[in-house]
Amino acid sequence: MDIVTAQEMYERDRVAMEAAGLEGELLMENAGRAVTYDLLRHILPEHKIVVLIGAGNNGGDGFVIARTLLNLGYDVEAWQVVPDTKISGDAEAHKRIFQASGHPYRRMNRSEDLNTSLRQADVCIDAMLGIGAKGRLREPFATIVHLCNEQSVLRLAVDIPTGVPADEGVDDFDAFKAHYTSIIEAPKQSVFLQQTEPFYGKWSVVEIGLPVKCFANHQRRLWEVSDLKRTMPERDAHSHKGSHGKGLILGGSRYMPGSVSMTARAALRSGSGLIAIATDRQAIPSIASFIQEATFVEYEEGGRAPDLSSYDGVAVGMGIGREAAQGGSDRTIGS
Ligand SMILES: NC(=O)C1=CN([C@@H]2O[C@H](COP(=O)(O)OP(=O)(O)OC[C@H]3O[C@@H](n4cnc5c(N)ncnc54)[C@H](O)[C@@H]3O)[C@@H](O)[C@H]2O)[C@@H](O)CC1
Ligand SMILES: [K+]
Repeated sequence: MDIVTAQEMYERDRVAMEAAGLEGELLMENAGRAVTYDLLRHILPEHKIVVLIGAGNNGGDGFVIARTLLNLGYDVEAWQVVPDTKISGDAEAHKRIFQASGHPYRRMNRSEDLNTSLRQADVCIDAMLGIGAKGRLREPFATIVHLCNEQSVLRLAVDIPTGVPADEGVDDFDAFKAHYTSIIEAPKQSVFLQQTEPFYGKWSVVEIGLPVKCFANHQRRLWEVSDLKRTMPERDAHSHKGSHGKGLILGGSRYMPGSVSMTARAALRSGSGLIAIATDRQAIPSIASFIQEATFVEYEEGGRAPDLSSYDGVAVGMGIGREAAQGGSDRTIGS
């Protein structure tokens, strides 16, 4: 699964529209419907739902979601939280379809009115801002986000929780704290970052019809169990440890034998055939009692590293100590 920046996501939308001829309105319809059916896994038929609709295309998704839920018979209040003049393009087109379908919406003038609605709701769907959010939230979004986070409603976000930056490198933000986020087409970088990840809650990705083959060369990917299964080499029934790669782990020292032991165990578990550990002579007994399959090569701190030519892969440094790490070993290996 690809991981994208906001710019890369816009580029994908552009390719879909220009190269593949998918209209923006159609993509928005696809996005809104895909997200609705994903969110329905968390919504009960008796739930009262508030959909919060902002100014941009994320808000446009909100109109599609509100319409789809109303068509399905759910109890929905659609709240447009920005003035009419702020809604344009594909979002305005979907607002017209929403109205033409006979559905009412409320326009937020005072946050107190919205708060009354939120207090009676079971579920709040955030379609206020998406990947177009820049900088700290301005009003009315800052107040609304605060109100939502205070209420004991189930908070579901569309594509990205309002206020969360899509890309890495932004620490100063406040945002909707989602219990669950339905992400459109590809997870954004912030899904995986320490300071932003908690705002997403649990998440899944929905597909909206972008021509994925056009993006085949993307370099930033989430490596999933399915990728692991796909790429792990098949083992022949008659193969032996010599058939599955020979690795050297250079590290560990008398007082720090643990990390090199764990590295060796991980290497063996991941499928390496033969693992040799080059380490301080005095560390060998404690490592050997933890990891029985490895062989050992004596290595003196600051000394020459072993000959690497007979290994398929080398890991260097864990528990080696500062002096050795900065001293002769890396120079020897590099030469
Ligand atoms: N073709 C497309 O581009 C598609 C986009 N989709 C949706 O569109 C979203 C991106 O749409 P947009 O580019 O319109 O961006 P947004 O919907 O994220 O919002 C843009 C609006 O937010 C305002 N804004 C930005 N930062 C703000 C801040 N800090 N405080 C208050 N207001 C702020 C801007 O003035 C602008 O009016 C995606 O996240 C996704 O939900 C989907 O509909 C699928 C197709
Ligand atoms: K959102």
